[in-house]
Amino acid sequence: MSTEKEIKSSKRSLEEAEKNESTKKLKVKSDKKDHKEEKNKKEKKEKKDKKEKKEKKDKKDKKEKKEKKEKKDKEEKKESKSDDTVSSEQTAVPAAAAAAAAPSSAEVTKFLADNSVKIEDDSNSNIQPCLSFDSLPVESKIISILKKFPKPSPIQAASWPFLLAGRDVVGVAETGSGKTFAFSVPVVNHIIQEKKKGVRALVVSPTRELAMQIYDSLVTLTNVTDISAVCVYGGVPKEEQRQGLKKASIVIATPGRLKDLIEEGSADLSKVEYLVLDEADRMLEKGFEEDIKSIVSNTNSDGRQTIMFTATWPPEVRKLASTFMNNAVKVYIGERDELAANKRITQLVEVIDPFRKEQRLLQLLKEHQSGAKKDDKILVFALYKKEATRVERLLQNRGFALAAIHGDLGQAQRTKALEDFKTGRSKILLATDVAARGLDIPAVKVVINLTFPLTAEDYVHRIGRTGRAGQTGLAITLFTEQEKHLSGALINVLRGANQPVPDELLKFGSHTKKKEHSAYGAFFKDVDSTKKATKVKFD
Ligand SMILES: Nc1ncnc2c1ncn2[C@@H]1O[C@H](COP(=O)(O)OP(=O)(O)OP(=O)(O)O)[C@@H](O)[C@H]1O
Repeated sequence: MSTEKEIKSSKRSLEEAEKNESTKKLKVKSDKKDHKEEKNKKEKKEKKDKKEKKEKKDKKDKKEKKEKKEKKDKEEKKESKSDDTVSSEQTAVPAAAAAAAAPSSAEVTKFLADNSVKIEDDSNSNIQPCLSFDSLPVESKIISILKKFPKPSPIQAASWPFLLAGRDVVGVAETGSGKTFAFSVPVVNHIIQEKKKGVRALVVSPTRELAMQIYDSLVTLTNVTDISAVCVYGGVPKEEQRQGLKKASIVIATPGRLKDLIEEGSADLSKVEYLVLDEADRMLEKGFEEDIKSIVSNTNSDGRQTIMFTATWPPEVRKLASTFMNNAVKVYIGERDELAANKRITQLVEVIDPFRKEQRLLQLLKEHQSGAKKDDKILVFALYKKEATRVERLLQNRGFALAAIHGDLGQAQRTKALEDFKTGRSKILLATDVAARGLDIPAVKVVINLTFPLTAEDYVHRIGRTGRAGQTGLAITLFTEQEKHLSGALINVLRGANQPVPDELLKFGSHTKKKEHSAYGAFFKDVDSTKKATKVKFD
């Protein structure tokens, strides 16, 4: 019995031992499993951490790289803009040579005084004018084009160094004083050196004809480089302009067509570094202000250099101009606050009965195109397109061979008329204010204002079609009682240019009315809805 008991007991102990063993095994197994899971978990976490760390590092590296590149680009741009560091191999007027040719301080003082140059520069950067082409630190190819002129004109001499140093500039100088090259030369020079793709410079002009003329001027500079320019303006098909925009570095444009091309996605201005508003006061007047704001918003506001040139700079537009600019330098040649006409133009004003104006025009044309003067070019301004059309017919009936340019004509007719007048095929051009600003027509001897324009500024621009580039000229203005509200402003312009003021004009009063119709301005306002009806009847 006892043996059986012992056997049973040892069997039980054996079973217990086995059970313990198996529990132990199970436990070990489970511990092992837990351990493995933990390990996996740990590895996974480590992997994740590592990945996140790497991503963070990559991001940081990328950011640093980008910042470094931007800094480098900025520095390079700054360097290329700095007038004394333009020393690339291609620059045949190296900084050293340009510095050697730099004017003495006595020469600078004389230049500033002789030309009534006023420079307003809040940064006090002490940038000196550049009085000869030899002291201009730009590409030799550009200098070779400029050397057809004896020396820089005052506005060029005073504004080039600031523009080359990358500053925003407002340049105000009389009509016909070389403002187009004043802004074009630095822009083309920068673009040659940058060699980047895309539209880098945008020049905006108020009229199609002026846009084309600026393009022609710029092309004389870009022709000696591999830079491409395109002119975009209304009244002609868009396709050629779209193609041109694909490869152009410089765009010259009128606002309406440019806005169209931006909206349809054909014009990308995001890389524009140079924005030029030619005839800037006109571009900032009501009729264009919204277009300009919208165009400017498409350019890169950070790195953009903004440049405004004009012959007239009324206080009304100065504040708006400053919103587009960054600490701009103002360069004035001549008057700063007075509306000033070119002093080489003789201004004659005849106060006349409105009914007699056209008769008087016929006399004047005969008088100024007879004998030795028979081939002289005369530009006649009417105010509205209906008036222009009527007078065109009148002159044709009287046997005058003339060209006409106004808003009633198609673009092809306008372009042909201007071309005929430029080349001298037509000796008379009858125009509305579409031709008042900027047009550089060789050898216009006389400007006749058949009807006074809507503003004294427009008067200054109109008469500025003669007496260009140092020449003299004659402007004859028929002034009637209907314009007497402008007599004060006209008297000021006459006095400012040392011109005689007729007593009949003085009788209208010399009080100057504030400019009232910025909404009209000079261009494309060939509508006569606001003109008071006259009782004159014409066939
Ligand atoms: N340095 C210079 N010396 C002499 N003539 C020059 C010089 N630079 C430009 N010109 C010439 O002067 C003429 C007038 O220049 P431009 O048309 O640029 O005048 P502007 O000041 O823009 O006139 P506006 O106010 O009427 O627009 C042009 O025929 C141009 O070739």
